Amino acid sequence: MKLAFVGVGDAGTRIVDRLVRAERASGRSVSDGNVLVFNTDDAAFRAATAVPDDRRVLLGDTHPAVRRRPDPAEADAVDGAEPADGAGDVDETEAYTSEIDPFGVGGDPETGAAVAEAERPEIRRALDRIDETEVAGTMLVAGLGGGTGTGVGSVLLEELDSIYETPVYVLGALPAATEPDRRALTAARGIRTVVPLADAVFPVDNEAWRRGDPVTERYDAINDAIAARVLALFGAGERDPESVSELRIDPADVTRTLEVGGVASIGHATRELTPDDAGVVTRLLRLLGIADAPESDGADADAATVKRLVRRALESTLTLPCSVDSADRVLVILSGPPDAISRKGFETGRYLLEEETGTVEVLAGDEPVPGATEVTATVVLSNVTDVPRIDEIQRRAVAALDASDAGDDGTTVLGDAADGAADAAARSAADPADGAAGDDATGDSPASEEVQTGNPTDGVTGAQPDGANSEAAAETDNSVSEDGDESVHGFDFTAGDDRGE
Ligand SMILES: Nc1nc2c(ncn2[C@@H]2O[C@H](COP(=O)(O)OP(=O)(O)OP(=O)(O)O)[C@@H](O)[C@H]2O)c(=O)[nH]1
Repeated sequence: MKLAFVGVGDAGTRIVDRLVRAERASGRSVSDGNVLVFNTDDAAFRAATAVPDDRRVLLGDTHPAVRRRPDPAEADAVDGAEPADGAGDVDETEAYTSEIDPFGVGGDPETGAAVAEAERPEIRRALDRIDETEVAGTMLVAGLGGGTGTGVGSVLLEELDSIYETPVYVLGALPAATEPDRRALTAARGIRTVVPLADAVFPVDNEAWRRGDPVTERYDAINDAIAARVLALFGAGERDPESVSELRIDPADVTRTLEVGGVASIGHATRELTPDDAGVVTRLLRLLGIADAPESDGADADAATVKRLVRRALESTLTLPCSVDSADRVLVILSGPPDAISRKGFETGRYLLEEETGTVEVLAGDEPVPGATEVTATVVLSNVTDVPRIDEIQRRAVAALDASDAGDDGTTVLGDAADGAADAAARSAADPADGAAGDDATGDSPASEEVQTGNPTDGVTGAQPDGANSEAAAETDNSVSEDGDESVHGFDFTAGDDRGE
């Protein structure tokens, strides 16, 4: 399935750059050059190697709150320069901000949204460079804890949504537990903003993937893992030259799996083939002209190999760790040499997934790769609802807001603490008690309810007169309309409401 990749912020830039390099290395062309990256700080642009210069869009040049990074050549000369006035200012004595880079929008999603609002024409011109006829969808990639990622990203998502008929997916890195509360709050708001708008969201849990190391030291490894999974999913069938298979993955199966919306998670496992592997042995025997080679023995052994591989994919570190039995739909893609995956192996893998996930909505396809020396299973769990990490991020966001209410300067989490509209919207976005309260009698986790429904009228929404959140939402909406703060309006939920109509 052909996809345009649109990266935003540092995480988005780095991950899209990695995706393009991985496309080249794997021979799977997913984007066909339809890539763009947006940022408010050019450091990640400078480090990018695969995204062409003319596909990099630096925003915020004229915005007073955007702090420009000194040119490295002049860094010594301007070291210690005062930031420009405005919301991009960062008090680096505060513990929670000390880890957030002060350049660009300095971690503030409201400034990010304001910058993007002011530069919508520029954004639209850049998006025109994506050839819609060449792609079947778009993937917006961002760090959801980022001021640029979530702030600029929310405006970009609105734009993509209004321009394209084809699906718009979001891949969003979630902040690690070691990152500042402010990142957790931004991510909570980001999740709440993008889930209703996007056709499906792939959060990537940096906490699970950092494996105990400082998260910044693991970015490259995490981005490699992301690229491998995204290409295994969307790039299946996009290899050149293609090989024929009756079980070949159909791109429509990918969109069908994801069309239930909400959040999705990917598992992935690879097995190097050895001469002992049944499919290969069978193939060799046939090549040697032993026509009566025991096919059924080979198929049984192959089925056992595939079953083990699919189980390993399910038990691997998922992009977003979750209860696999909370998935709505499941897709498995087996990739490997054509003879290594028998129909029996295929059916065994599918049966295992039906058992483990408790859903009969399991789609399956293969990607024959002539000459491959390994078999890979990629499992997509769609619309998962039991996601402890999202619950945790929402809890941290609420605690951060509460601490900010209590006047604890160290945890002031909003760009402008006096901004009631932003505060109400953020609390509504982050409050675990929100969203589930009005309509969930099942006892599902609150985050589950939020992400599960992917419903634009959920949550802030409270925009619904009888909704459980109507009070908070009314407060939000009134404040927004009274002060006419487009950035708060655009940032949080307006777009979601639009889509619901
Ligand atoms: N997986 C992954 N996560 C990243 C990467 N870079 C940053 N992140 C995470 O993404 C989140 C946002 O960080 P940035 O992308 O630097 O932020 P930004 O969107 O550029 O905007 P600012 O907050 O203004 O810096 C944080 O939680 C980071 O840990 C990356 O290369 N890979």
